Amino acid sequence: KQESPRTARDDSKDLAMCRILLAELESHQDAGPFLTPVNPKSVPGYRKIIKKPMDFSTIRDKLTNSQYLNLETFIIDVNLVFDNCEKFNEDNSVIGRAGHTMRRFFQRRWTELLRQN
Ligand SMILES: Cc1nnc(-c2cnn(C)c2N)n1CCCn1ccnc1
Repeated sequence: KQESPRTARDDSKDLAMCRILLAELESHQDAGPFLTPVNPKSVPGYRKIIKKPMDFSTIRDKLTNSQYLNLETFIIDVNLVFDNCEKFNEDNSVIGRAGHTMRRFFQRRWTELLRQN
């Protein structure tokens, strides 16, 4: 589309896109480690190392309670899940690899959906 850069993008489909993207993340085969909050009592060091915990069920609650202003704030929370995972886990570990796989999947899907929009 040849538009002048000053035109805002059409964000009317953003909420629907967030719902689609979150459903795909939640149902991904490698989603297990990210479905619920990490329990800091059962994971030594987690509370100290990870300043802003985030997981898919928390994102689901925020989406349900209209706490995401736009697609960008939603993408920031999803990437926080993967950034926390990378910080706390070795790349060469089951959870570390799951985080990389899920981040790549999310990156591809939101760019695909944005292009369709
Ligand atoms: C997410 C996430 N990042 N690190 C962990 C974790 C929990 N215990 N240990 C030793 C970690 N490195 N987690 C939560 C992973 C919990 N889980 C759920 C299904 N499979 C793993």
